[in-house]
Amino acid sequence: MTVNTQSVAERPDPRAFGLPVVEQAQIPAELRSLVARVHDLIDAVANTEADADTLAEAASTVEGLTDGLNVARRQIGTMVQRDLQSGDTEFGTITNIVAGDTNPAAPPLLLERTPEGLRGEVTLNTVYQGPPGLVHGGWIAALLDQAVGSVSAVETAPGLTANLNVDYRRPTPLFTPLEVTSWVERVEGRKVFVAGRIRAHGEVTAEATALMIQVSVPGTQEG
Ligand SMILES: CCCCCCCCCCCCCCCC(=O)SCCNC(=O)CCNC(=O)[C@H](O)C(C)(C)COP(=O)(O)OP(=O)(O)OC[C@H]1O[C@@H](n2cnc3c(N)ncnc32)[C@H](O)[C@@H]1OP(=O)(O)O
Repeated sequence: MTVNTQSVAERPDPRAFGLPVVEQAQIPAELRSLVARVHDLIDAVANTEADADTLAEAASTVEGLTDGLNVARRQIGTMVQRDLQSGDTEFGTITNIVAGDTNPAAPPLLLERTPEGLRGEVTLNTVYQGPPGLVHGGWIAALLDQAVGSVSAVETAPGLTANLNVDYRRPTPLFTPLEVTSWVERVEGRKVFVAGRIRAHGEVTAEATALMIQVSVPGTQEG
């Protein structure tokens, strides 16, 4: 395995792209609480069989809440800076659909560094359902895309997915802890070849290989 051992300090900082950065610890507890409650709300709405009056009242309440929150919105592209247990720093978009801290639709998938790459666990409910009782294939790809993109960013440099191949080996169940792992296979210039896997009950349900292309940074030789 050939891995670019660029130190954290040398990795590009989103501020160099003019993107606002929020440190994870600065996200207000009240916002975290709201995100968790709306996450549960999405599940409740997706599954409710409440009567018409209850539904109408809920719709009106939610509309009012939405108007209240929209008075102050973040800039698109706002990043969150996470300090991993390993001591590494990771950047991600704060509303990332898979892992974003402020996105109530995100499961979220939280990844930590391991000697091999990254590892995380996530349990998905019916919001992520495709076939009955099973995770939607697009979401399986999304989990794997996030895992391989993050490992490329943490171990080499941030990039965009140029190619993602997913093999669906077994149905991936809802309401079951899923272990998601990813690792860098090799680096060739800006091309980072990465791979990832999802396991349920220790059995591989899906695996992916991907090609990430490192993004250039303004003001550097590559930029
Ligand atoms: C610092 C601030 C930001 C911080 C950030 C933090 C992020 C923290 C992690 C977040 C994790 C998110 C994980 C989700 C990740 C997505 O969801 S990314 C979104 C989906 N992907 C996209 O939208 C990408 C769309 N595609 C593109 O923009 C362009 O095609 C690319 C990928 C940037 C490449 O374009 P390019 O830079 O012009 O490069 P290009 O010269 O075409 O190709 C470079 C090399 O790659 C090869 N190549 C390109 N495409 C392919 C392909 N599909 N197949 C095979 N080879 C290919 C070329 O042949 C070439 O090879 P060589 O000739 O050098 O040998």
